[in-house]
Amino acid sequence: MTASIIDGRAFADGLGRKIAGSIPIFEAYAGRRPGLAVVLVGTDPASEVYVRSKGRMARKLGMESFEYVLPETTTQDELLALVARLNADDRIDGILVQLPLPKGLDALAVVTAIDPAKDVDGLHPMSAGMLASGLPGMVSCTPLGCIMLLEATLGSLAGRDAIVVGRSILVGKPMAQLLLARDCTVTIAHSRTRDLPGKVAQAEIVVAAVGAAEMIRGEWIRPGATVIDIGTSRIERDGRKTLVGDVDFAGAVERAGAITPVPGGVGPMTIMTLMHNAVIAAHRRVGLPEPTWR
Ligand SMILES: Nc1nc2c(c(=O)[nH]1)N[C@@H](CN(C=O)c1ccc(C(=O)N[C@@H](CCC(=O)O)C(=O)O)cc1)CN2
Repeated sequence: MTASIIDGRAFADGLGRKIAGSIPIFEAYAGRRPGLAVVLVGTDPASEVYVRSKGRMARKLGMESFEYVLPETTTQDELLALVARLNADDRIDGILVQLPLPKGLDALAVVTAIDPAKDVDGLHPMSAGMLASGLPGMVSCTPLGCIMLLEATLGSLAGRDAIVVGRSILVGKPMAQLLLARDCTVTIAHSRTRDLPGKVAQAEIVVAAVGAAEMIRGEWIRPGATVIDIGTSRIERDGRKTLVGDVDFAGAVERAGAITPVPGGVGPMTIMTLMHNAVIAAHRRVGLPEPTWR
């Protein structure tokens, strides 16, 4: 079997067009455009690229983008003071602090300082609690994008056996909650899991979020399974730098029913679901009914 390729870029483009179409309606009602603030601390090259892409995409869709680039030497108090200012700024509907933060800064304390109504990254403990309670809060961007791709590929997810490999608050935990909310039977695997190959082999849905290049081997994949690869690692292959995921794509594509590529799978959805969340947050803040774009 050769898997069909889940085209995250095309899906994200389609979602972007729908989001852009909703902005004039918001503007006519609120007298302003939805505002997204993105904060970068330090000079991590990948983070710089992601933050630039977020600002560019927000502007392209017709939103107002507020970008803050702070030096590596920024203190916790300075960062918290900026978050407090953004919380109080009425033009700003969503706040995202790019992760990872430089050493010495406490990311959990920073995301907890964000007004939950503006938590477009879904990382505030209140957002996580609402997701776990089945309440309509903000959902972390990457897991939300994965769920959209899974539902577009499989339709209903109810009753399916799923494994999430990874338990971070950014991806693994919210991903497992989203699958559970759709009546999947969910296994969460992590670095201490015994017999990972055997557990992956039982799953109809595999979500790989471990951050280790090609760790999930193709021969582990159950024939016909749907594989969602969240990893992005730069490795050297045949003397060239290559971007790969957490899944051994060449092996998995021969067994899976459908699979996301890296690049071009989950990554573009992470940016677009941020736009989605920012516009949803804007609607909630001004009391306008939320659009549904799926
Ligand atoms: N506060 C947050 N920090 C981070 C998040 C997040 O959701 N919130 N996610 C990641 C990084 N990230 C967005 O911030 C991100 C990662 C990857 C991509 C992407 O489009 N990847 C491309 C490949 C790009 C390349 O060549 O490097 C792809 O997969 O096609 C977008 C966003 C960590 N931090």
